[in-house]
Formats: sequence, C-alpha cells, structure tokens
Amino acid sequence: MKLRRPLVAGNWKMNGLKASVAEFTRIVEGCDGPLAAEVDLMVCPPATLLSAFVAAAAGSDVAIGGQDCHAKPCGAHTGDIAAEMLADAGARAVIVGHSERRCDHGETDAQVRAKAEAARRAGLVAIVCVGETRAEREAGQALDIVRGQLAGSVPDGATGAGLIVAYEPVWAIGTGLTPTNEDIAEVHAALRAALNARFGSEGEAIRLLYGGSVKAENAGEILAVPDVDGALCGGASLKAEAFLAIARSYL
Ligand SMILES: O=C[C@H](O)COP(=O)(O)O
Repeated sequence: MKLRRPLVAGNWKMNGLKASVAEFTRIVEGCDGPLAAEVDLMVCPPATLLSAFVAAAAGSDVAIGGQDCHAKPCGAHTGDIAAEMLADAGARAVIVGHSERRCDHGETDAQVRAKAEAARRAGLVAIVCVGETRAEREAGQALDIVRGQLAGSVPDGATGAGLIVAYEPVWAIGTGLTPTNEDIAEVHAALRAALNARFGSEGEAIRLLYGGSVKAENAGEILAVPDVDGALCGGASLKAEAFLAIARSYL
C-alpha cells in the first residue's frame, strides 16, 4: 500500500459559469468505483460556483476546494472570503499561495502562511503552492527558491492530513512547457527532505503535487516521478474527459 494516497486536483481559476456545472457533473460521473479506489479527486471552482459544485458532488468521492482565503475568520475585507466561509459552503480544502496570487496580489510567504493557518483553523486542508520563475531556474536558484517558499509559507505543526504542497514552476503554468522528469524529481526530493526534516514522520505523510501544463499525454510519466503524489491541473481540469484521463493514469 502506498504511503501517500494519490490526489489529482483541478484548479478552475477564474473560469466557469453556471452552465459549467454540467461539465463538472461529468467529472463526478466519471469518478467511478475503480478510479475512486486508486486516487482522490478534487476540483477547486471559482467561489461563485462553490455551492453548486458541492451540490453536484454530493454523495460522490469528488472533493471541492476553494482557490484562496483570507487569513481572518470575518470582518471588513471587501471581496475576500474566509476559510470558515469556504468550509461552511462545503469545501474541504483551499489552495493558498498560488503563483498567480503571489504575482497578481503581491502575496508574501508570511501572508500565505497566515492563510494556511486560517485553513487549519477552519478545518480545511491547505494546498500550499511553491515554484520558481523562469529567470530563477535559469540562474540555478530553483531549489533555493522553493525551499525558501516552503519554509516561509508552511505553518508549524503541519500534518499529512492538514497540508498538501504543490510544486508549480511559474514558467510551466499554462505554457505547455514542463520541466524534465529529472528536474521535477530533484525539486520534489528537496521538498520531501525539507518536510521530513521539519515535521518528522508527519512530513513523510504530506502529499506533494506537481502542477504546470499537466495533460493526459504527459500525466503518466510525470505522475510516475518519485515523490510526485499527484497533480494540480489548471487548463486540463476544465474538461471532464481531459481531467479524468489524467486521473486514470493511476489505473
Ligand atoms: O493550479 C494549477 C496550475 O497553475 C497549472 O495550470 P495549467 O495546468 O493550466 O498549466
């Protein structure tokens, strides 16, 4: 039996209208017994569709997550969503520190850490994202960057049940580019070593996802890389067949 159960998660980002619930329902229908026996599935829709997706996933093995949360449980923060609100809507997890948040909204490691703590407070799994830019990789800094982000963004006391880490090289997101399998393995090994050093046996239980241009065609080899416990998919998660094909790599 695998130490860590695989997870294929979909981040719909700022995509999807009410009509998209039908496409998500096809994901739910495709998550049949054999697939659910081998891999966890999760979809993180935009906040406007969260409740509809929770309803569509009711009784299935597909979990729903949020894409971001505020660090505080409530208050005067126009436009923000508390982790407690996501949990109340039926989410089981929330992505924090996605590079699009770090870049578009200037989120720092300290803010991401506070959001991850908020997720824990609300009973949600925090999916903490880390990843280097193209310039950082070309400068040979990829490992230092992701180690630094991990150290700064992951709260103390993290557990395998409460935390997932996603390695997403910024330059691979939505570009069709992916690192070599050796480069993915090197980063995941570094993340695994850092988690184990900090959290001991709990660190060993924390799942490490790879994200960045994962599609059905490359999923088999990427998901077979050592220390890759699943995928965080963007574009490919918007279409049921493409998303399910990635998950079926585990069959
Ligand atoms: O959160 C998901 C990632 O940013 C990956 O996006 P992508 O699969 O469209 O490259």
